[in-house]
Amino acid sequence: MLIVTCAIIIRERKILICQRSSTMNLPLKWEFPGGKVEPGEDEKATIVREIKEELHLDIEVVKRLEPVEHDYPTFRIRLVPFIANVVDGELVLEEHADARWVTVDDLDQYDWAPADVPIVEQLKADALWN
Ligand SMILES: Nc1nc2c([nH]c(=O)n2[C@H]2C[C@H](O)[C@@H](COP(=O)(O)OP(=O)(O)OP(=O)(O)O)O2)c(=O)[nH]1
Repeated sequence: MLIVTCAIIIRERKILICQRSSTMNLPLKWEFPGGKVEPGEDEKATIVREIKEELHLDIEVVKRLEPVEHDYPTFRIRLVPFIANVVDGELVLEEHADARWVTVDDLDQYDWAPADVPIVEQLKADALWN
């Protein structure tokens, strides 16, 4: 099982969503940015590190949500979502094809990585940023 963290970064009631590049696994799918937990690494440390590496943003974690498990054809993933705020930095895309700040009502318009769909549904239901 691959353990992957992802960040739901909220600013001014919008959520940052990112599009995977054409050379990544799950090309051009939209996701919440993040990455794999390294051996011995704390999940919260992973998400802070990945967001700095991929987007040049410093985040503070607000809350951990329930992990989602998903079976892809060739691997199984546990996706661990964290609600986070930006504390410093300007957005730079080191790996992604695109990134957008969107409202919760816009989330349905994107072609999500399949593992993210339950997280999108949870966000629509819970209005966690209120
Ligand atoms: N980061 C991220 N990965 C996701 C999400 N949903 C989803 O299915 N995945 C999958 C895609 C990849 O197979 C895996 C994470 O890979 P990654 O390429 O983002 O992780 P990484 O930065 O640690 O990888 P690497 O390039 O360093 O090897 O999880 C998501 O919302 N965010």
